Amino acid sequence: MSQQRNYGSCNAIFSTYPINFNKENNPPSKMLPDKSKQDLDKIAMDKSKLNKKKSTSVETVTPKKTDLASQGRMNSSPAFNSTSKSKSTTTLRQDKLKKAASDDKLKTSKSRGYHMTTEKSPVTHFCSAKPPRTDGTPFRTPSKKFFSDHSLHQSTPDCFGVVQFETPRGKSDVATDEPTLYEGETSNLTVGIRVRPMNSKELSDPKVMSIVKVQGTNITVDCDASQHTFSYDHCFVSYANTARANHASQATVFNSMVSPLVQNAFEGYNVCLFAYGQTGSGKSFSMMGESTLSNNLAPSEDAGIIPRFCYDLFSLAARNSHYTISVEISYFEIYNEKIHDLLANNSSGNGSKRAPLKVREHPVFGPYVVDLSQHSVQSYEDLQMWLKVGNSQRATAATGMNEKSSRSHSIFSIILTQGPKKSESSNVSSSAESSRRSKINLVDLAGSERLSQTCASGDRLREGVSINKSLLILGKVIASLAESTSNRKRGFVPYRESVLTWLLKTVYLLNYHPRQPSD
Ligand SMILES: Nc1ncnc2c1ncn2[C@@H]1O[C@H](COP(=O)(O)OP(=O)(O)OP(=O)(O)O)[C@@H](O)[C@H]1O
Repeated sequence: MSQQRNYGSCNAIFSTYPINFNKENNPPSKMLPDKSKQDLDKIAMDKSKLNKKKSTSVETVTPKKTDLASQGRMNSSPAFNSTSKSKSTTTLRQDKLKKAASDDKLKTSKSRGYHMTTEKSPVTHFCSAKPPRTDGTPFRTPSKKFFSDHSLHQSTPDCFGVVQFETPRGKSDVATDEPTLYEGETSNLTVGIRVRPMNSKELSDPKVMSIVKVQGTNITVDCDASQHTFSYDHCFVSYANTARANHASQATVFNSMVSPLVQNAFEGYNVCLFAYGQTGSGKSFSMMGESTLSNNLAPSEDAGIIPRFCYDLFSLAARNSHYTISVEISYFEIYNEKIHDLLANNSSGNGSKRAPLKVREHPVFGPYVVDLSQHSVQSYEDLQMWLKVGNSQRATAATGMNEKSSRSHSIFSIILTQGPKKSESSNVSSSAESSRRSKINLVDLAGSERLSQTCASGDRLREGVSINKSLLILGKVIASLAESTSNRKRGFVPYRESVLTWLLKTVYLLNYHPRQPSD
């Protein structure tokens, strides 16, 4: 019997901007208007067009040498901190693997592999299942770096210190002599930071100065008397002058950091990528981009990670002649701890807003959103229309820090299912009667806010408090996981304290392994 594995990989993009954050920003001159009836009519038209097409309707640090990227208004280059970071490369030992597998609490139980068998349908392995290699080479995870105690760097943010992400594995994974990680690679968590250019308002304010310098994969924040250096897997700097050397375009970010995840998804791995950063730092720009709403056959230059990811999915699918591929999407936001489906009609018949969706926890598959709509997407063109619908329904508002600030966390999910092609003559599945399902979560978190700078009051204030609270809990959850890792004990992890962490538990945080991978 072929071995089945459950793997996942996760990327995080941290967005930032290169200025001193303590300077007060003036509130914007005008507030964004509420959604106009005209917009809603347009959305309704788009949706009815989509509904005709759909077939089912049911869910941001060891330096590399690159030039010092100096910003337009950047301070003269300060000396870098003498602190250095070394990352140890660790390979899991076989006995550890066996131990991990024998630990019932940590491993993926057999039933976590989502086996859906009906008389007619083939077996479906949820979020896992790699087919056996024909050339005899061992399986390797798509891991990038594996954090260990030795990888701790004084200036690395606490939350990404010692968290180890390992893939939950099923019983059938145990008896293998192969290493779990790519040689030389140490983790399946990759962290990148992107610095956006200063906007015209910042450039025109003499009090605003650039305080961020990037060198290779190190970033130095020079504030007042102190200087802090952080190291990441990737550091990107975008300039207003896109022709400038080392400018990180949307394509650069996607190609260096995200593109490998598309391949991983096709190999049956679960993928989660989220953008975290202060409000107005460019998370939505990185995730969605600016001209997603035009009907292009291919992503425009400004298209962000989500449309590019989907485009690559469809491109790879088109080249695949061995499997039938289905792509289903869902898109929802967590606004003030309430879940709203961004691809459903959120107003009920009588004109009032639909009740928010509930989260329930399945004993085997974990937390899920009840009644979340899922849409089958056939092409990149279809996808653009759904993105248009979803983005238009997302809660945004003007704040003192961002003219169009996301007031919610958004989660764009893709279920990629690859099934065997039916034999033309017999109408029976050609090879193994199994299909692979990978779940891809692309998360655009709402920005953390300093309420004094956002000049928030009323609804904006309530939203800001809710956003900060859920981000705080996300930090707490990651810190708990990190602590459990260092203590080599499973401690209490407050997943349920926020809807965001509860929902991400299965797709991202469950990949955590609280023990050292090797001594
Ligand atoms: N890399 C970039 N290049 C050029 N402009 C950018 C870049 N990143 C962000 N911007 C611009 O900065 C502004 C704020 O970006 P964005 O709305 O994406 O921030 P955000 O982090 O999502 O904010 P919030 O958390 O409040 O939603 C936008 O006008 C956007 O066009």
